[in-house]
Amino acid sequence: MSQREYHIVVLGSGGVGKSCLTAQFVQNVWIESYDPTIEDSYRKVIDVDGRHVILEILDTAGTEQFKLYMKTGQGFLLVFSITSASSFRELAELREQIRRIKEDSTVPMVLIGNKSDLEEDRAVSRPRAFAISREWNIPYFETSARRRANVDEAFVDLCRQIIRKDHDRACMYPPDSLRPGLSPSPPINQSTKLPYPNKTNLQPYINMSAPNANTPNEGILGKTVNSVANAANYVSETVQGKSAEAQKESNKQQAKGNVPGKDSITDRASGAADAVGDKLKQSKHEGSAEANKHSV
Ligand SMILES: Nc1nc2c(ncn2[C@@H]2O[C@H](COP(=O)(O)OP(=O)(O)OP(=O)(O)O)[C@@H](O)[C@H]2O)c(=O)[nH]1
Repeated sequence: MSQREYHIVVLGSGGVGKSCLTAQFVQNVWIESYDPTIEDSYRKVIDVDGRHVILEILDTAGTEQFKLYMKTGQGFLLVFSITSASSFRELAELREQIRRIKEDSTVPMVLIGNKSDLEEDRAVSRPRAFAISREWNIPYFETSARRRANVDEAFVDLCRQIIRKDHDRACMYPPDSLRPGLSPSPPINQSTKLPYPNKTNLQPYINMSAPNANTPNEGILGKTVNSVANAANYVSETVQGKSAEAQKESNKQQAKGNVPGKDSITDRASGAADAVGDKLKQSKHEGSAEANKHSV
């Protein structure tokens, strides 16, 4: 069976739960503490409707410039917190940027209202979120990373959209339809690498249990998606390991431009790259620990 590789980008304001959602989807773990992301990438293999799909998931920083991600990403999770009206409002601009940069008005996207377990603190009503999702013509899911509610559904819906678009595109541009002199668009499944950290540092796959297919479906608000079963066909995932905390913090500070004498764009980029490596390594460590805990 052929394996296609798709690039997913998780976008949204800082603190809305992008990392927690990604960690739940990829590693099946809950992260309580808040450690602002610089940039993390994850790899996961799943079956979607019988198709073997490799996902590269980029968890972005809430304050980052997203242009590069937007160019190479094929599907986008637009995440806000239901407890933060500003995080909801900020998505409109992000969506516009994606459409502008990709010069495409039908980019696969999913709107996610996260932290649905905090109903008492809700600041964005369901009808309001629904209205926007209808206006944007994309599905809306209310998720709780904490309770692992609707997490698989949202990711798998996005995968379906990407696969559909890939398929439509392949039909529109079959290989033999290209005439000499025409430069072909790159096949979607071989898209340019995202600005991910050095993959040569990637650890081997860690085999973990399938996502919890028995989690009650708490208020799936978009279309009904029979994706839990698909997600349960999940095969494996990779995350990367941990490095020294002090070095990690120093890399982060450098990336943020807080280290005197190391605050040029190049220094910051280098700090960011190192910090990304640190963070990824940490994820693996935590993932392994959690997996071990579960297997006891
Ligand atoms: N109650 C609740 N808290 C959540 C949920 N998801 C995330 N959080 C908490 O919200 C905080 C921020 O979560 P992150 O996943 O780090 O947020 P983020 O969007 O990745 O933040 P940045 O890295 O700054 O962009 C953490 O303290 C999480 O524990 C959720 O579904 N429910």
